[in-house]
Amino acid sequence: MAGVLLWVICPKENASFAATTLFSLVPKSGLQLSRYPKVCSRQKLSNGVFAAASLSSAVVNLPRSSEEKVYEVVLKQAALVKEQKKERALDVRKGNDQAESMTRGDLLNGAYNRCGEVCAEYAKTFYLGTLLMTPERRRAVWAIYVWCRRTDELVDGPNASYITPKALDRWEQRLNDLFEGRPYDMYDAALADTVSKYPVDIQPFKDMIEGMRMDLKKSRYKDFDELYLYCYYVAGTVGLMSVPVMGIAPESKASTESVYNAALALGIANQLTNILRDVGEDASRGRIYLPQDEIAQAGLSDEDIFNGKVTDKWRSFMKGQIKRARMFFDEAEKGVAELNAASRWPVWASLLLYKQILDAIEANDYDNFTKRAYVGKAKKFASLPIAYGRALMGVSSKFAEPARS
Ligand SMILES: CC(C)=CCC/C(C)=C/CC/C(C)=C/CC/C(C)=C/[C@@H]1[C@@H](COP(=O)(O)OP(=O)(O)O)[C@]1(C)CC/C=C(\C)CC/C=C(\C)CCC=C(C)C
Ligand SMILES: [Mn+2]
Repeated sequence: MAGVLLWVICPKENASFAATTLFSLVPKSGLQLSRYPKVCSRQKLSNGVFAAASLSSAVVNLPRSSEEKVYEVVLKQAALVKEQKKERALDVRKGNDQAESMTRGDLLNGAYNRCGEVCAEYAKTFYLGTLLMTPERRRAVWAIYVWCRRTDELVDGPNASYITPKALDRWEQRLNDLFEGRPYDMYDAALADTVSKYPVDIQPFKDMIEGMRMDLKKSRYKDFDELYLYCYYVAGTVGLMSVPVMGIAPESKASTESVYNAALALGIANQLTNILRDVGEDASRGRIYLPQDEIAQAGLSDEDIFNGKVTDKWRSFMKGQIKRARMFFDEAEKGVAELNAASRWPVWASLLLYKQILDAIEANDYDNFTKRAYVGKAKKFASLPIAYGRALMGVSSKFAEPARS
């Protein structure tokens, strides 16, 4: 097995710093690694000099964390965008008979318009935000939205109790078909057209379906690593699907990967917030998404959650969870400014609105068992001009990395 072995040699007192630095740099380095860094027990080499860390793709057999696995999808999607090498697969675009392609064009417009209507019905504020985008981008985002909504409805909607893993397999087969230009219905046709025009990879879509499978078979999460993977599946994927359509500002100096990382962070932040808002509701369905090890460390148990009593232990536990969700929002904020100007507003609007749910949980004195944290109309309304102002502010320099080609 081929591999690289990297040693950092440094004075003893810097050993743990060097190891930590390796850990944090290597997953982001873009190297195609089959294994990630491992800190070796320090070995004395000569007087006072120690090997602090080693990275080996061949020698070390470490299980990868969810963050590392997800980062590979980020790199893949970013590479696709950079290369813009997407094949245009849709048959609709190949029509040589003019009359026929006009009819298909009308059908396609109708399909996109219907996606817009669904979007307006389920997510009014977001729909309004999309009206600022160019017509091409706007309708592509609607098509993605509708596919996501339909996927979520399979496990969350009125027919959820009839959904089996087999049904999800069939949904995935439909996804494969539409990516190959064989849409099943009008909504699929709109998405098929979108993925033929924008460098959108199929992986995040498949991963969202995987998240739905996870929801069917799992009702507890051992630790944050497991929860992170679930959040990526059901929400981080949305960020990865939308950025190729929303586009990165031509003047942005940020690396494509960093923008995708921010998009991923927004999905994770939204889903963590969703989980914190819905603790009581989920518990009533026998579900606890919060990490089991952290619940235990806080001196709490599943029973406490089912009983739904707000205690000091619960408050302090929730403070930690809210803090983590805010960290993901902070990470996401750095990336919004790098998006195309017309796409920033809906993203800022959804970010600010969702983030305020965390404030609402605090305002409810952490009672997410019996009170639903929500953002009132006045606050929602006030967020829109703030979002617009931030969208106008443009590209941030916080994120500058080597310029994209
Ligand atoms: C501009 C914008 C927000 C674009 C995204 C549009 C889009 C395609 C949305 C799809 C959302 C959807 C239906 C996902 C299905 C799974 C799901 C329901 C996830 C939860 C959403 C909240 O929905 P809700 O509160 O209704 O939840 P319930 O079903 O009622 O429980 C999620 C919590 C996740 C949604 C995730 C996002 C909106 C991520 C958005 C990220 C970006 C658009 C990337 C922005 C780019 C940068 C650089 C920051
Ligand atoms: Mn849902």
